[in-house]
Amino acid sequence: MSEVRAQGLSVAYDDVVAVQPIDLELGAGTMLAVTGPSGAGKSSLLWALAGALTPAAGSVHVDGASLTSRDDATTRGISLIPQGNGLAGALTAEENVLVPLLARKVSPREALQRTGAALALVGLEQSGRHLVDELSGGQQQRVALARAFATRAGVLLADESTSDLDAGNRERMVAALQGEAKRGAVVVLATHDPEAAAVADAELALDEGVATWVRPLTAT
Ligand SMILES: Nc1ncnc2c1ncn2[C@@H]1O[C@H](COP(=O)(O)OP(=O)(O)OP(=O)(O)O)[C@@H](O)[C@H]1O
Repeated sequence: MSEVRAQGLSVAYDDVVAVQPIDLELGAGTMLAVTGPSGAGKSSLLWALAGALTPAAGSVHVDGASLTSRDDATTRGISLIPQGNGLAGALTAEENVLVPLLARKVSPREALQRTGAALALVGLEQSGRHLVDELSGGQQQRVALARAFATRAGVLLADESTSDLDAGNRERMVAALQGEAKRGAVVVLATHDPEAAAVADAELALDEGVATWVRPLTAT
């Protein structure tokens, strides 16, 4: 299973520093909540950890090797669930989960089995044949989570993936994310929800890009 190390990692957009230099060491099985107000830098941190943007300074290493690109990160099992979900609206929920598995050369039989299990885990076993565009915002968030769960990622970066859910589904999805950590994945959840943050092993608060530990990681 994976471990993630960020050293002196910072993110900037021209002269706007979104994340001030930060060090993180996330061992396999760790669930970290990243909290903070809108614009605090949560998405920027997750995108940098996902190899989806080039840091202004510092580095991200996964299993000791630095990330070279988003494609490299995807190949190495780093799954980013972006805000807005990144789903293909004209495909069904099932197709959205299945296609990335087939692209990763998972056999069709296993891909179908994993797709069914992941949709069941998020409570959408009845909605697999619906077009994503015809699903509610909360259902779409659950499809995006199912898609990430089905890949059995070593690192799961979830950007406010429970923000549109009712309390029951939020609890269920946070428990599923916790289950991913118990499986051994590194899970990072950016969230405004104190209850979701409380479930994580540690909480890092960002404010104008400056990180403060609300609950620090403990050595495992
Ligand atoms: N593509 C971009 N170009 C320029 N500035 C950006 C860009 N993306 C984010 N920013 C700026 O970087 C800062 C951090 O934004 P970011 O989206 O990381 O915050 P956030 O904590 O995820 O916010 P939210 O909770 O609203 O999603 C903000 O000042 C934002 O305006």
